[in-house]
Amino acid sequence: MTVNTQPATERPDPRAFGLPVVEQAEIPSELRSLVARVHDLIDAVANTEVDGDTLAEAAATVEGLTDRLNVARRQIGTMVLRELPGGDTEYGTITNVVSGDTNPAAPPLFLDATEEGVRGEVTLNTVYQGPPGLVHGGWIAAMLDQAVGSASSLATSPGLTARLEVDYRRPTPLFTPLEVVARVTGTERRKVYVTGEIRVNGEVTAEATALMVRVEVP
Ligand SMILES: CCCCCCCCCCCCCCCC(=O)SCCNC(=O)CCNC(=O)[C@H](O)C(C)(C)COP(=O)(O)OP(=O)(O)OC[C@H]1O[C@@H](n2cnc3c(N)ncnc32)[C@H](O)[C@@H]1OP(=O)(O)O
Repeated sequence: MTVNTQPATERPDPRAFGLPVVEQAEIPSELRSLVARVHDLIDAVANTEVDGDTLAEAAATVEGLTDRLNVARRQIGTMVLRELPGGDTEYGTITNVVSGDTNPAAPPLFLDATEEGVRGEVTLNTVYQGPPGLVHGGWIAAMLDQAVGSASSLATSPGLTARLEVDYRRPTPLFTPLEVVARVTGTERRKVYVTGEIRVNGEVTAEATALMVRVEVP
């Protein structure tokens, strides 16, 4: 269906209510590299079987690094402005646990605008494991929440998830490319109805229906 899409210029600017904004292109390549290294570190720590001396040395090294990085911290709520293919733009929190550019704990799942709504691809490692070899159901819901939120925000204006229902149809595997999609199916006043799917090789493993409520920005 066709949704009343707002031009990006009419979207609320987070700076108007005190939130710092970083343009995606301004994120230093050194920070992107650090985020990727720490993402791999989390996986290594979760799976290592090295000896105690090596573990103690690693802990001391990581503690020292943490202290050095904490000397200068971002303001909570810092937003990142992303240019999407097709010329649209989107704001998101820079540490978003699913898509945040600077969050090493994020998969990360980056979603692009499509004719239908949004679409992204991601492959998850054992950090996101629930049952053996499979993605945790909470992370499946988190990725679908992100996708329906992004589809709703792009098609209308930013909102919060009021309701999210997930049907887990098939096990969702680790180490396999996942396709995540979402699209708006209807709107009513501030309510935005959205559906989303996760697919593996074209087969749906999980699907969601959601209600987003557009928020009034002060
Ligand atoms: C500019 C800078 C920002 C940019 C940013 C861009 C971000 C771009 C990417 C985003 C990607 C993020 C993706 C992650 C998205 C989350 O994870 S959001 C976090 C999780 N959700 C929350 O914390 C929400 C918590 N809940 C609330 O704050 C409030 O309940 C809500 C949802 C805002 C609604 O409260 P409200 O504004 O007072 O609205 P209210 O008048 O109660 O209801 C409005 C309508 O919705 C209906 N409704 C409300 N709740 C429900 C419900 N649970 N079931 C059914 N109907 C309901 C009401 O019946 C009413 O219907 P109508 O009367 O119009 O028919």
